[in-house]
Amino acid sequence: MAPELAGKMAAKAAVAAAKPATKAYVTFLAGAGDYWMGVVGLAKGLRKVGSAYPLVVAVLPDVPELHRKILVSQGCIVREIAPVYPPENHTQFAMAYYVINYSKLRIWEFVEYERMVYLDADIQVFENIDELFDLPKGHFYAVMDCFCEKTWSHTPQYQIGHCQQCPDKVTWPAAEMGPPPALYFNAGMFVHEPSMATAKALLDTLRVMPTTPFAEQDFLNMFFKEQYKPIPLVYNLVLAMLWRHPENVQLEKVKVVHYCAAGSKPWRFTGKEENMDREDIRILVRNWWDIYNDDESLDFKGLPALAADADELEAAAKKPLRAALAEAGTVKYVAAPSAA
Ligand SMILES: O=c1ccn([C@@H]2O[C@H](COP(=O)(O)OP(=O)(O)O[C@H]3O[C@H](CO)[C@H](O)[C@H](O)[C@H]3O)[C@@H](O)[C@H]2O)c(=O)[nH]1
Ligand SMILES: O[C@H]1[C@H](O)[C@@H](O)[C@H](O)[C@@H](O)[C@H]1O
Ligand SMILES: [Mn+2]
Repeated sequence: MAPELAGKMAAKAAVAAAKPATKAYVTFLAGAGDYWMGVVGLAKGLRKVGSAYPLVVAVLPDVPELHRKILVSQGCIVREIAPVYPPENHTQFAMAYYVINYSKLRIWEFVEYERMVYLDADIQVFENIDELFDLPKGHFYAVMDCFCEKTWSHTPQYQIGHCQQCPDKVTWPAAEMGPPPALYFNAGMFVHEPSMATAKALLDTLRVMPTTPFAEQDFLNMFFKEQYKPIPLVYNLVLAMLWRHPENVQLEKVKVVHYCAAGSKPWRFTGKEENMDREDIRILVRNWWDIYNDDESLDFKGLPALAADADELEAAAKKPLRAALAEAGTVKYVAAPSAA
């Protein structure tokens, strides 16, 4: 090859390599509570499975500076978002804190990414799922939820014992209740395409919609009803599936675990709550901790060049996180959660 051409090609490759990733994982963090531990666990989990894409953390203004620094020291891209407030009405949310989850809608504004995979902070990734970024565009991908836990007691599905995970067990009584409800996804994990037009449509629609018990999860289900395509439950194992629909679960194939059942958050796990005294749950919680504690191989090595205080960051990255926080004196370690 002529040296001139080779030079040009090398220059082109360098430009391509310098281009920021257009795909990324994204999670959401609110408050000064303990969910940052979930984000650290998730960042380490994604790194352990060799994910090719970064983890963006959409943080609300109330996330303390120290927590943000810890996330940066773990290789996360921290992006502050403005809170989204739902219109006021008198809905009882299934969990009072679900109201903050409307702010998750801001991740449609991250338009420098053409494709994102959203993961709740109480999710862990045990196998590489980068293939999700290659799904055909134009759809909204997520895993179907289960209606069998008490959090669903306000719904007709729960009341008659109908669940989309086993629709033939108690069939939907269409004669009395009309057409069956549309397929419904759990919004702890989904694949979306950021777009300012969609972000605006989401916020405009939210303004005229009444709030409902599962907050933004209900809202997203309504908004993306036509585009929704279910993906296999290995991409978001809602823990209740283990005792509600064991026949649908092949645990050894599961890639993503969602510690959403009451009492299952690994960083607060006591094993005392209902359904938590199970061997499979104990193993999954231990597996989460193994990743979280694997400081040697998993802590992010390269500190960002833009770090405001490199010494502090380096110390936070090296020290066991609890010790770093306790020393900083800004966070009190109490079991009492900000939520859930
Ligand atoms: O104090 C908090 C509470 C929540 N979160 C963030 O909000 C997410 C959602 O909260 P949970 O994971 O506790 O909620 P669940 O998984 O039980 O709830 C489910 O229903 C919710 C309805 O609002 C959301 O759709 C959520 O993604 C879905 O998995 C967390 O993972 C975390 O990313 C925080 O950062 N701080
Ligand atoms: O998002 C909720 C939440 O995670 C609950 O724990 C579970 O009962 C639901 O099925 C789910 O929709
Ligand atoms: Mn969750």
